[in-house]
Amino acid sequence: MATAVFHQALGTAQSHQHLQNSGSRLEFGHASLKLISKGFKVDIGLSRRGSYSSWKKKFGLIQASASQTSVVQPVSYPPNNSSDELRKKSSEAALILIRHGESLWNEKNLFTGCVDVPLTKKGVEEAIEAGKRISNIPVDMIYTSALIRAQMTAMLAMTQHRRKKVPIILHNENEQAREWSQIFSEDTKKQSIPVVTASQLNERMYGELQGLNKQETADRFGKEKVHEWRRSYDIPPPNGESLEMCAERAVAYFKDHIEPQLLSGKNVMIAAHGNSLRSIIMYLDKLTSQEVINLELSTGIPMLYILKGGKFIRRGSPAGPTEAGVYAYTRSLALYRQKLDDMLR
Ligand SMILES: O=C(O)[C@H](O)COP(=O)(O)O
Repeated sequence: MATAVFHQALGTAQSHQHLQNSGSRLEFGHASLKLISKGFKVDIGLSRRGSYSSWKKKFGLIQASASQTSVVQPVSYPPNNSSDELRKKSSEAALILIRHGESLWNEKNLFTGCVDVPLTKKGVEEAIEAGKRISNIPVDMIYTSALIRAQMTAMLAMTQHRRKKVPIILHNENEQAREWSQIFSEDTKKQSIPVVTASQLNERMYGELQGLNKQETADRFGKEKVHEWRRSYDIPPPNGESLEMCAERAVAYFKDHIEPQLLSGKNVMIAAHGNSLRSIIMYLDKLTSQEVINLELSTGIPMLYILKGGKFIRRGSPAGPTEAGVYAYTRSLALYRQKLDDMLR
């Protein structure tokens, strides 16, 4: 399947340009994601207990839409297929979300937004550690933002993958870039993973806060005001994007470009940012605008979702390459791991 995936994705890509609320709180702790709700608490981060499965929510219909401007082969479905039929037909696929590792401006506590800052040494290590955790999970396609910290994270993570396929960034910025980055060996293509970069997955644009120190800004404008800029849903920082505005573009991109790939059975990794990923998680987990404002993502901790029967099911964070972890009880993931074991024995 992975082979077909790459052919479809890269082959065409070369020719296209183309929770603290009233009842519950969701937070990513340092190494975990917690849902703290009236009456129960579930740790689905590093926990190997698997108790998160009790926290399955009902998900609504997922409408696949294929955009003609995608750099990757749009996945099209028979037009008269209903969403229900689509959901039943779609095979299982893994979706990995990773917030980039620590950047040089995270380290300095500066508002970063769309400023293109690289990872620190710690960020590099976080990305490698994240890669170890997902080293047994199939990855057919990678999406990153247009920013180097997300791209570094994706690339460094993939150095740890047991399948040893080579992630290759697709260059579709102009005809020459497409022409000059062609691959002429089918075998080599099969051993590669297309990496699509999209500015829609960029961090929220922080406006006039970009480059300012977070603590100094809080001292100057007041803690409450700065908290409102950072964590309200629909109040933008001065001349910047609110989370709602960021969600509009990030979720639209997810629905138009990434979800169709998942529905067609491709396993996808997204390396992006605190706020673009919060937006996508809001969509996947059907969080309210109240719930999403309390969702915090740690740098470099991968989150795993399984798309099955048209529903996204959060599986938590894979524990590590040597332990089965929470993902092992997905049959197809366990089989994939078994295949890797056999292949690399
Ligand atoms: O852009 C930034 O400064 C951070 O990556 C995200 O910042 P936040 O936690 O203030 O939203």
